[in-house]
Amino acid sequence: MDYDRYDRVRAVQWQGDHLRLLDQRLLPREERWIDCSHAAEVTRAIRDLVVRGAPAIGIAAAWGVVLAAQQGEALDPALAMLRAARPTAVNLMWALDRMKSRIAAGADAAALAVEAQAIQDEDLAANRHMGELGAALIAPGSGVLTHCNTGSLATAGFGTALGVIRAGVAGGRIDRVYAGETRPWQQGARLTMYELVRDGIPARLIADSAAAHLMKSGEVQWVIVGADRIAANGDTANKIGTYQLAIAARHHGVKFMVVAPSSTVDMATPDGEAIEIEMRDPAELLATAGQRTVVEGAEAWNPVFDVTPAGLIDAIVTERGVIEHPNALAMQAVFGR
Ligand SMILES: CSC[C@@H](O)[C@@H](O)C(=O)COP(=O)(O)O
Repeated sequence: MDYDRYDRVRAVQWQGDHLRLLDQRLLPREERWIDCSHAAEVTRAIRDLVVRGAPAIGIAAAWGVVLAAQQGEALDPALAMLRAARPTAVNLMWALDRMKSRIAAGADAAALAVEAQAIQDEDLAANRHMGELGAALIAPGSGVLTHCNTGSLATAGFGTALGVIRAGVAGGRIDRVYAGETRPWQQGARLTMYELVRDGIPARLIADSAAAHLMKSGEVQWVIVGADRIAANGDTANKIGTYQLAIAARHHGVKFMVVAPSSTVDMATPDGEAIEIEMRDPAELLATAGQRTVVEGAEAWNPVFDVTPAGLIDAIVTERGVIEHPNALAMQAVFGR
């Protein structure tokens, strides 16, 4: 497929002595770049959602370790600081563990940069492969609904769920694309629609609360989402709201696909119960674009991920292959342990 036509955003850019990040908090209003020269700046960028999306935060953290090495900082505290930036997406810990084993093998800053670049390049290759694998599951003429942002902005490029949608549209399998707003941070409204419009892929935004009604209408045959951590039994943590989409999909006979690289699979976590769900500032719910929308004195509860049980998932697509009807045995057959 013509990747250059469909995938042109690169949100994480290594510049040799600093890391350039597209500030996703400002999109689509403004395309502003932030330069990070220290691991602490990368940590802050991950925590504050300048860079977000499970694979992208792993990649950014790997470059954060390179910066620490270039600056002559102590590497163990830098690794610990980056690791604590966000708790749910296991790609962060996975990338840091890869960097840590290179450090243990005596890698200097230049060798660490080679490893960070490999993590980034492998992610792009995985996404392109998953795009083909996932699209092959979709019957021509289908409609799809996606959630959050899983595109180039959330990864090294092309995307996970959005990669499958790109490949499915390019291959003539997907006729209709719907994206949920993804309250409260609006990754779907602000970021997924930005990527789809840039690609020239016709898509329609829906309010999150319109999803079940859309499924009932027969317009969508698949819900396609990414993941932040897939446990050993196939239970999948992803952006808050994913679980209710899976329940509604099963009720309406709509298929449910999770697309994620193997760096998102955590065989050390037995099931979804054991996944830490990030709680963020209630202020994210009480205000929109910095403007308070809820009466002063009101409180809010703001978990930003939920867990979809494996039993509600029809297919998990990774670069290692497709796992249909995931369970512990099927996961073990592909990922070992
Ligand atoms: C390829 S991205 C997959 C997930 O990371 C994505 O769906 C998601 O939940 C992102 O959450 P975010 O809070 O924006 O980092």
